[in-house]
Amino acid sequence: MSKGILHTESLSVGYTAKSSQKTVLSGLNLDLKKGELTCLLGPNGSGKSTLIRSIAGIQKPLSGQVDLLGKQLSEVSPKALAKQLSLVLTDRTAPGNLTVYGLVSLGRFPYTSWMGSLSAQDKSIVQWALESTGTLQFADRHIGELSDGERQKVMIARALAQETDLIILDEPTAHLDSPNRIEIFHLLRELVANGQRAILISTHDIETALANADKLWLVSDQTIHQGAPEDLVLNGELEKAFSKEGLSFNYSLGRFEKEKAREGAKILLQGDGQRFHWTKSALLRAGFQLVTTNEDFSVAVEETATKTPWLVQGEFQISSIEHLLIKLNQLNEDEME
Ligand SMILES: Nc1ncnc2c1ncn2[C@@H]1O[C@H](COP(=O)(O)OP(=O)(O)OP(=O)(O)O)[C@@H](O)[C@H]1O
Repeated sequence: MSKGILHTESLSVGYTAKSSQKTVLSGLNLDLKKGELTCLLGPNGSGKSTLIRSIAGIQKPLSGQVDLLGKQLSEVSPKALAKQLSLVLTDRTAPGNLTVYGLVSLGRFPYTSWMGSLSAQDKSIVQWALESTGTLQFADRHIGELSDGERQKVMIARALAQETDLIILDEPTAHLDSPNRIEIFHLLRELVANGQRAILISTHDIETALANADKLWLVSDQTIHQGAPEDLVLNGELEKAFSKEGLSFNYSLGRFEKEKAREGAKILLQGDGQRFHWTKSALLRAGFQLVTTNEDFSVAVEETATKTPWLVQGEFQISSIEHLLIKLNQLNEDEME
């Protein structure tokens, strides 16, 4: 069986006012597959929320088509749609006096009778959704009493209880600190791992997306480039998408950096391992250039040594990165005098 869940064909999304039309994104031929976590990345205002609303059936596309499980989205009934697609939005509109259990139970709405009473099967699915997201321990608490990270996990549990083939999340990590962001991404990875669903998540967190996504949907030039994160790094599309003035992508460290106004001294850095990686990061931040021949200064990094792991110019033994930077700046100043 094909693992494709969602496909768009020549899709254009945007807004129509009385006399004008505003196209936000166009030429979109996109796919989501079961077992894959796809991250939608793009600068502020580039159209991520507009696209999410359009493929979730909340906003009418300007033109083109969205197919969900082989059927045109516009022809899927709201009830059938609720069994195929669940949406997690960032807004904090969940009523604070509802318990976690109560909110996650709402995910069962496409399956329950009009009175909303839960069958034994519904209850076991709610239990499973709470367990899978690590939220069972606070199932009796009120939503209003949760931290941002806890609430976000509960919103994911609600989407999970809806038992859909596709879960779409619009910036679920926006208000979270780094450990919570990483935890949410790990949870999402676990939820796609069994191949039973596809997840699309929009985020501003480029580094976590690069580390966790199976595919990226990258907004650039009013369209979307789709591919494995590493391919989009290597073909330059990622840098292009975020190429604001003075911002460049550091390909060896995998992060964006402000371009240095002037290039610093040229350093031949030798070694490997973790200490080498963090030394490289510090030297680049401080504005030094890393080169492959000994032009200005050499730094050798010893991964295993404890007291003085850095050796500058083959003679100065250094005990920390802070002192390494001081030493290199001193040598550089001496050289320039
Ligand atoms: N209701 C609307 N009517 C007209 N234009 C809109 C409307 N909502 C958003 N836009 C415009 O559409 C463009 C895309 O906005 P959208 O919110 O989709 O971007 P985004 O990538 O989600 O942004 P952010 O990262 O800041 O959340 C922006 O230029 C925005 O001003």
